[in-house]
Amino acid sequence: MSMIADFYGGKSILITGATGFLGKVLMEKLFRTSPDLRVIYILVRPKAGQTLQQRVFQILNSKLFEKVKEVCPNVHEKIRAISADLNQNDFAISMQDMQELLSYTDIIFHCAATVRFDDHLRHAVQLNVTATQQLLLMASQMPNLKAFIHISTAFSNCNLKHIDEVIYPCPVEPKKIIDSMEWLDDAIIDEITPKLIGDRPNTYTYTKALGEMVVQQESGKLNLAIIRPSIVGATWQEPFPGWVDNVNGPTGLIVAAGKGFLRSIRATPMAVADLIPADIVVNLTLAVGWYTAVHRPKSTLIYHCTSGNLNPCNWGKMGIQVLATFEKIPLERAFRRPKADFTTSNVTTQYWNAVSHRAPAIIYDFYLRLTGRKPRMTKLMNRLLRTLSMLEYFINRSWEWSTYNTEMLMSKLSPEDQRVFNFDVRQLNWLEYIENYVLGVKKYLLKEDMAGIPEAKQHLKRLRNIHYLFNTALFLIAWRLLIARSQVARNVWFFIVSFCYKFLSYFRASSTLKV
Ligand SMILES: CCCCCCCCCCCCCCCCCCCCCC(=O)SCCNC(=O)CCNC(=O)[C@H](O)C(C)(C)COP(=O)(O)OP(=O)(O)OC[C@H]1O[C@@H](n2cnc3c(N)ncnc32)[C@H](O)[C@@H]1OP(=O)(O)O
Ligand SMILES: NC(=O)C1=CN([C@@H]2O[C@H](COP(=O)(O)OP(=O)(O)OC[C@H]3O[C@@H](n4cnc5c(N)ncnc54)[C@H](OP(=O)(O)O)[C@@H]3O)[C@@H](O)[C@H]2O)C=CC1
Repeated sequence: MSMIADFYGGKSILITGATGFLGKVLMEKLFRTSPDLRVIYILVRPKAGQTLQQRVFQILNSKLFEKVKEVCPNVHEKIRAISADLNQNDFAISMQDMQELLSYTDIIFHCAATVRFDDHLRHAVQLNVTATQQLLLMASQMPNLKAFIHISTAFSNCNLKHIDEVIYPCPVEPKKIIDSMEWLDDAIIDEITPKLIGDRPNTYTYTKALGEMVVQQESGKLNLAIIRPSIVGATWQEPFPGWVDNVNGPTGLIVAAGKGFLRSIRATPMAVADLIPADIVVNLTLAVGWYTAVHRPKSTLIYHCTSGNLNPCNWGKMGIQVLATFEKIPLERAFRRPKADFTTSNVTTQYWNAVSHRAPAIIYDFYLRLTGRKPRMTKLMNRLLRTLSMLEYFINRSWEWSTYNTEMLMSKLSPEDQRVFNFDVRQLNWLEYIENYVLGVKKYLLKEDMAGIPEAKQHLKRLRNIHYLFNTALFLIAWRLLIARSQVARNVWFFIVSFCYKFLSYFRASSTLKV
C-alpha cells in the first residue's frame, strides 16, 4: 500500500495553476493514485471566450485524463472549479467560495505563475510575489491546512553557479517592491527594472526569487515547502511517455527544428541541459506534500528537482537525438528539412541568422507575394529569433544544484512509494526520453497523425530536390556573373569546358572502338 496515495485519500486539495502544464499533470496523478480524495479545488479564470466549466470539461476530456476516467469515473464530481483571478484583490473569489476554501482545504499546491521571460515587472510581481503573499494569508486562516507547497524554479538564483537548497536574500525586500509597484508608473518601472533584476536575465527569475522570500517571511505557523524544478519537459512515464501541450522551454525549439525554421542556435553543446520530466516533478511534489504534512519539518525545506548532478545530459547530445528522431519521424508540412547546428560565437550566429533564417524567410515571402498571398514568414522568423535570444542565457551556462533534501526524502519513502511516486532521475535513459519527447510533441502538441509519416517523408524529399535545384541555379548565376567580369574566371571556365569536351570525345571514341 502506498502511504502517500493513502494520505491524500479523503483530503480537500487546493491547486492554483491547475490549467497550466504542470498543474494538469499534478491533478491527473492525484486522481489516478488517490481516487478517494474528497475534492480538488482549482482556481481558474475564464479565458479566451471559454467559461470555467468549458475549461474544466476540456481538460477532463483530454488524452491526458483517459486513465483517470477508468480509475475515478466520477472525477468531474471531485473537481470544483472556483472562479478566481490571482491578479485581483482577494483573487476576486466570491464570499461563499472563499468560505468553503477556508473551511475545508487540507493541502495547497501553488503552481500558478507567469513564466514569460519578458513580462513587465509590475505584472510579474503581481502574480509571482503579491499573489503568493495573498495565498499565504488565506492559508493562515485555514484551520485544517496541513501543508502549503510552493512551486518555484531552480533558476530563481541563476545568478549563482552553485545553488544550495536554501533561500538566498534579494537586495531589496519583497514588501518594498510590492509597495513601490503600487505607485510607480510604467516608465519609471521600466527604467529601474535592469537595476533591480541585477545579474539575473529576466523578470521571471527575479520575481520567483522574491516569491521564495515572501514564503519564508510569511510562513508564520504554516507548514511550508518549496520545490525548485529546473526545465520541465514532457512526461517520462506517466500517465504515458512524451505528453506535452505547450511550447515553453525546449518544446518550442523542438517544433521549430522539426519544421525546419530553426537552423542554427547559439548554444554551448557541452553545457548541461538540466531538463526534468513533468511526471518526476509531480511525483516529488506529492511526496513533499505528504512529508511536510505528516512529518512537519521544523523549518521550510527546499527541494531541488533537477537532473544535472545525478544524471547529466548536455545540449549537444539532446540536439543530435532530436534531429535523429526527426529523420525517422518527421513533422508534417515542414518549411525546410530539419537540420540545425550549434554555434558558440556571436559572429557565426549573426551570419547564420542572416543566411539560414532571414534570407529564406524573405525569399519565401517574396514567393507568397508573387502568388497573391499574404507574406508571413519574416514575421514568424523574427519571433523565433527573439525567442532564441531570450533562451540563450540558459543554454550557454551550466549550474550545480545540491539535492540533499530531495535525496533525504527519497530515503524516507517505502519501496512501494518509491515505485508509485518515483522521482529518481538516475533511472532515466536520455536518448529514449528525448525520442519520446519528440514523438509527444508531434502527437499531443501538434496533433499530427502517425499515418501521415510517409507523406511527411515524401515532402522532405521534395524539399531536398528544391534545395539542390536552388543551389545549382544559384551557383550557375554566380558563376555567370563572375566570368562576365573576370579574365581569370573566364580562363578557368574555358579550361574546364575544353577538358570536359576532350574527355567526352575520348570516351566516345574508345567506346566506338570497342564496338
Ligand atoms: C544541433 C541543433 C539541434 C536543434 C534541436 C533543438 C532542440 C534543443 C534545443 C534546446 C534549447 C532549449 C532551451 C531551453 C531553455 C529554457 C530555459 C528555461 C529556464 C527556466 C524554466 C522555468 O522556470 S519557467 C518555464 C520557461 N518559460 C518559458 O519557456 C517561457 C518563454 N517564453 C516567453 O517568455 C515568451 O513566449 C517569448 C519567448 C518572450 C515570446 O513572447 P512573444 O510575446 O513574442 O510571443 P508569444 O509568447 O505570444 O508567442 C509567440 C509565438 O512564439 C512561440 N513560442 C513561445 N515560446 C516559445 C519557445 N520557447 N520556443 C519556440 N517558440 C515559442 C509561440 O508558440 C507563439 O507562436 P504562434 O504565434 O504561432 O502561436
Ligand atoms: N515549465 C517549466 O519549465 C517550469 C515551471 N516552473 C514553475 O512551475 C509552475 C507551473 O508552471 P507551468 O505549468 O509550466 O506554467 P503554465 O504557464 O503552463 O501555467 C501557469 C498557470 O498559472 C495560471 N495563471 C496565470 N495567471 C493567472 C491569474 N491571473 N489567475 C489565475 N491563474 C493564473 C495559468 O492559468 P491560465 O490557464 O488561465 O493561463 C496556468 O494555469 C510555475 O510556478 C513555474 O514557475 C518551474 C520551473 C520550470
